[in-house]
Amino acid sequence: MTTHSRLSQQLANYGITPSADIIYNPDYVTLFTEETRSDLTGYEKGVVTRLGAVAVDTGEFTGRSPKDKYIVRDGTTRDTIWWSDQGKGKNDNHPLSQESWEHLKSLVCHQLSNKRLFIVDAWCGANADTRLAVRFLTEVAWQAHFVKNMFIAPTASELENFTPDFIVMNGAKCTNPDWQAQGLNSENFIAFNLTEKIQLIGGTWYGGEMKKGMFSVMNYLLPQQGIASMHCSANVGQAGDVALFFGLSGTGKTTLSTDPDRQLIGDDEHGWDNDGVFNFEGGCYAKTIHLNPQAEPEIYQAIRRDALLENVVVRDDGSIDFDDASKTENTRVTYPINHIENIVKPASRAGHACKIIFLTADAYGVLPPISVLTDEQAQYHFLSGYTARLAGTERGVNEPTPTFSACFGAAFLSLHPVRYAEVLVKRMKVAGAKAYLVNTGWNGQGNRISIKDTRAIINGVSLDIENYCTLRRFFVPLSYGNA
Ligand SMILES: Nc1ncnc2c1ncn2[C@@H]1O[C@H](COP(=O)(O)OP(=O)(O)O)[C@@H](O)[C@H]1O
Ligand SMILES: C=C(OP(=O)(O)O)C(=O)O
Ligand SMILES: [Mn+2]
Repeated sequence: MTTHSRLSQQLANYGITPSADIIYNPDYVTLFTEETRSDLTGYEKGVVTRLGAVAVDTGEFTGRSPKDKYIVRDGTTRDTIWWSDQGKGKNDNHPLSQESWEHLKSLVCHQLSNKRLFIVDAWCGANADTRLAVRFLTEVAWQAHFVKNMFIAPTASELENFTPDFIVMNGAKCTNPDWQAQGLNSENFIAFNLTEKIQLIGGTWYGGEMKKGMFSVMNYLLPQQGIASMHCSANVGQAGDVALFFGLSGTGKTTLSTDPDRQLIGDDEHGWDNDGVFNFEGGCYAKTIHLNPQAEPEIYQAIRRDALLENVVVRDDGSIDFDDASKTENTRVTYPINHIENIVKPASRAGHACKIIFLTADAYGVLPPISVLTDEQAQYHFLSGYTARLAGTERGVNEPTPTFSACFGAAFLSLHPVRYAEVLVKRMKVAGAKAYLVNTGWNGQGNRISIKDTRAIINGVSLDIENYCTLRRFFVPLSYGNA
């Protein structure tokens, strides 16, 4: 059977009427040609920038839309999911009925029927024992590029026997006109069915929904197997010392884990099992607002051919105005992890973590730049997750807003926060890991601590200086607090 007829049959099984035009796991040249085609209009159209990367706009949605996120409540999920309408604590796991799911699925299947489709098969998880085989379906070339950059590319032989564990049907161009009658939040939806193992997207074009969507699925599956699933970046020093940086969006996971002196494991989502720490992803998703090539040279140079920029302002001459937030504060770039020079190879995994850094962007400037935590304090801070939501990543958040985000990633927790704390604490104890709280936020007078100062503080931790007196020398030259 040819690849095309095999894929057509599979699409028909999903409920999608296949067209003759299926573009399977396109290489970069194909993606580039497709996303810059002159006949494309609107949000489908990419422009080539001077840095060589293509830039796109993601449309009305320039960040995630947690209020439009749903999970089907059925026999699989009823007693496992941390539901928004049960127990204590606010979260975004809104229940969806089987009936509404069928309706949303028919909308997306109809949208993707008889269309020229991109199909991308990729891994989520650098550990072969627990990775998910994910199939992405989309009509939009740059969305295929987004997931190719962000997920792990299978080898040619892995692709031959690739059987999807999970399918993401991106119907960004369709919306749900019946949302009110169904008691939903809006015509837009990001819906998960953990029995059928399908994610549906409608209305929003934001690529982050696919990336964080699969993170939510890993967050559902791994802790139930005793494996930590964490909203953190990770890197490893020359001595094999693995550091994890937990933090809500914009607190510095990507910026601080990208360090010329330490090998990058990953910038956002990791698991921690008996063998050590492993990345879920194959790429990075860096913020580019006010990107300064001097402060963040590795990220700046990663913006080249094969990187994909989102919502940046491109001048007529193809240069980029990284300071222009007119489309959103949440301007972004995706790039395959190998755009960063100093990375762990061949797979993004390393040993057990010994340093756990909780990044908190304190909007009030109350927290000190660094605190060394006892085990009990570490558990308290992990569960309470005091930080700020920064502008742009979520709809409706336009300035740093203090928040308590359990596990520094409440929006992505599928299970109750305590489940994540239990597995993390167990792993930390076995590894003898130490925890620190690092404030990357503001000093109460509108000034944010500089990247340079935060790096110096973190390097202090890397030198294993636990004594506050020794750390004090880092406090003296700080611009933080003296402004
Ligand atoms: N002291 C600091 N530490 C880390 N990032 C900082 C600091 N000051 C400013 N920033 C900026 O804050 C943003 C941090 O974003 P990023 O690292 O992408 O966060 P995350 O990966 O946690 O979402 C970047 O735009 C970075 O330039
Ligand atoms: C992409 C996101 O987060 P982060 O900035 O942590 O990568 C997000 O929250 O949608
Ligand atoms: Mn990040």
